[in-house]
Amino acid sequence: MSQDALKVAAAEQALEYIEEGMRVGLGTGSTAAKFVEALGRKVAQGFKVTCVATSEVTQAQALALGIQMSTLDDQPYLDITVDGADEIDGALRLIKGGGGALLREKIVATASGGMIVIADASKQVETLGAFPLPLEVVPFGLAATRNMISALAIDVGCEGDIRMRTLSDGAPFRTDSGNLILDCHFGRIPAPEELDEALKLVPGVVENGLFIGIADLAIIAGSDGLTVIGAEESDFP
Ligand SMILES: O=C[C@H](O)[C@H](O)[C@H](O)COP(=O)(O)O
Repeated sequence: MSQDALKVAAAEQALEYIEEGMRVGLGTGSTAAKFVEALGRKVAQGFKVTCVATSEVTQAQALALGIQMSTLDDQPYLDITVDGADEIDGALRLIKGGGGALLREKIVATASGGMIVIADASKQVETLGAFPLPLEVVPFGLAATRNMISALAIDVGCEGDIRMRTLSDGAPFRTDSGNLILDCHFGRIPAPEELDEALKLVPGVVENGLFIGIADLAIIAGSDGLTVIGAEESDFP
């Protein structure tokens, strides 16, 4: 099975958890896009949900599919969010933000009664950190912010690489909120909770890509089938 087909399989399984009338947070990235596509097909058959997007890209995709969209200002509480991840460990701790949407993703997931993560098996890890941890930082005081990050008392010091829009145009990537992304190559993050707490104390860091205690369920598609980590279907969300 191709990686694309695995993403579709996880996305379609997540659709089973969506009930008519739910308020649904829509994630960002190639896997979340498969879920939005699948939901769009269901909506085209008359299924009714109200959704909130975690990025402008997802908003545009969902609107094009005829999905009814709202905002967290109109719907400050959502029933469920379905999103992808860059890494997932056995305790449902995640690294997210490979597409730069981590801030809105964390706001939307935290405003939801439950979060389902969908991924292909390549995202499953023993220890987080091989994927560089994205941090959303304000442009003001960038050099000072990077100094503070590299001074954090964690095993591997790292000031973070400024994410560029493309490799060639020399312009930094900007998030939907106008901020920058620093990609931090920690290699291994054996104590994600500690790193999360430490990063929260750096004033220029708006948010970091560690999602701890947020995801309730992960649907992981591998060539040998689907694996579900987390709450049982019967008591979720
Ligand atoms: O900012 C982007 C998100 O956190 C994505 O959900 C994450 O990067 C996974 O993306 P993909 O499904 O494309 O691997």
